Amino acid sequence: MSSENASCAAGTLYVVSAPSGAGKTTLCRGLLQQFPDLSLSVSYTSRPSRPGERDGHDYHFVSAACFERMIDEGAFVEWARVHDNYYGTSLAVLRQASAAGQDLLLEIDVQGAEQLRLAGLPLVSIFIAPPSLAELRRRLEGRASDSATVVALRLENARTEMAAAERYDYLIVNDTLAQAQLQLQAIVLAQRCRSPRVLAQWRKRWLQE
Ligand SMILES: Nc1ncnc2c1ncn2[C@@H]1O[C@H](COP(=O)(O)OP(=O)(O)OP(=O)(O)O)[C@@H](O)[C@H]1O
Ligand SMILES: Nc1nc2c(ncn2[C@@H]2O[C@H](COP(=O)(O)O)[C@@H](O)[C@H]2O)c(=O)[nH]1
Repeated sequence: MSSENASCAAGTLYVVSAPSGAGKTTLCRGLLQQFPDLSLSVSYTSRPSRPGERDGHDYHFVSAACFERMIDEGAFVEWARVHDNYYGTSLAVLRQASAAGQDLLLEIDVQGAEQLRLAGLPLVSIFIAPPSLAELRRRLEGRASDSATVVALRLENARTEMAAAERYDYLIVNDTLAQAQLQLQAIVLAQRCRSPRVLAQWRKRWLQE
């Protein structure tokens, strides 16, 4: 589903995907500071936490067995195996945000984004690309959060993930961080000016006068 019908009084669902290391988390953190009323969906994962990551803040860290139980219980609106681990978005969080008219930000991989499209959910999708594969390697190695084997797997997977870029509404090449941050901010600002959303808010005020 495209941004054409994603903006309404019910809140907007922003889906951000990128190959690992392209800078998605850095940019999304910046965006959350720029828009304090935008809320982040904290995913569930079976990946071990990295140093500095907090349970319930960066992810809900669960065992693979627990994640599989949650799949059976229908707890996820989408889930995927990414780089050999499970990741999924809570259906309850999505429903709560939708009921509250809250804008929600999902940082998910390309398989998860595709599941949401196939489910027919209205969303604004944004793909973050690295300027080059060499720079992606530098960022992954520079972050120093993953073993050499994990970095190699993520770089290998980046090739197929990049092929999905054409299915997104927006593409940001994260070369200079400040420029990419500005582009991401501009997408949200433009989305918030879309006529159905503004009309709904304006009518509410108009009727109250
Ligand atoms: N424009 C940029 N220029 C240089 N370094 C950057 C830029 N954007 C992000 N980085 C750095 O690249 C590294 C990877 O960024 P980040 O962790 O945000 O990537 P990610 O896409 O969220 O990766 P993952 O999916 O593995 O979590 C970090 O060390 C970050 O500081
Ligand atoms: N399909 C989903 N993918 C997710 C979700 N949460 C995160 N991710 C993606 O996984 C990879 C790896 O993340 P990392 O934190 O281990 O580096 C990355 O592409 C994330 O976007 C999710 O809920 N569903």
